[in-house]
Amino acid sequence: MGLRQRGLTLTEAQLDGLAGYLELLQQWQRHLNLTGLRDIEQLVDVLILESLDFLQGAFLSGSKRVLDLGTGAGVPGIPLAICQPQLDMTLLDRSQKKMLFVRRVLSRLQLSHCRTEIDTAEGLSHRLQPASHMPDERFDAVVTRGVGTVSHLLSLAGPLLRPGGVLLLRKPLQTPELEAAAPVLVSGAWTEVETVPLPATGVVSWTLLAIAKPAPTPPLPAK
Ligand SMILES: C[S@@+](CC[C@H](N)C(=O)[O-])C[C@H]1O[C@@H](n2cnc3c(N)ncnc32)[C@H](O)[C@@H]1O
Repeated sequence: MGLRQRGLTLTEAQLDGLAGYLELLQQWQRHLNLTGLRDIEQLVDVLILESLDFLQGAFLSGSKRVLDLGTGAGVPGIPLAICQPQLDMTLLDRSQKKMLFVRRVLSRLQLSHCRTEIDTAEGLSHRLQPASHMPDERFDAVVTRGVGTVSHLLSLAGPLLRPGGVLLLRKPLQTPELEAAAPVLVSGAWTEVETVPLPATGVVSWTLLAIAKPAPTPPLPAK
């Protein structure tokens, strides 16, 4: 299934979870038109394996609070939540129709560590702006696929990430979008761009871009 190529080993329960997700997707496809992909090989390659590419580079290790921005039918958030159950995953989309399907999947597959938000990224940012007396409820990582250019995603994800958080994007290697985003990337709002090579699909080579938001300066040690 391309898992070995990615250095991933899944349990029987995780493989069953992924198969269950694809089954529900195929059942609901007729009513909701969730994806343009029809044959099972494409569904596995594009919806499952490309989602699991976000695990490369270990940016999502541990019990991170993760947002899937514009999850659509649950990609990449649902496959990630199945394969990395310690993640605290929030799936966000402005489409009520798609989120109805996502909620059905979470309940059928008992993914109780996932939450859903029917809203725009802008609306959620507004609600999560930290107040000084409240805990910071923003995210350690934002993952997103098929939503927009690097520049657009920087502006959407910035207010949703806590300081030290990271935006993860799967993009073609040497995407011109990075150059177009250069003015924002050097503005001080973002600290670094790491690139992790991913398995090629056809003739296109892919990379996982990890773009970090500055962490607050750690307090000085007491004298
Ligand atoms: C092309 S689909 C990609 C869906 C999924 N991530 C995938 O890879 O199959 C883009 C999705 O992003 C959602 N979307 C776009 N802009 C958004 C925003 N500002 N806030 C919330 N959802 C957004 C759309 O409703 C749509 O479901």
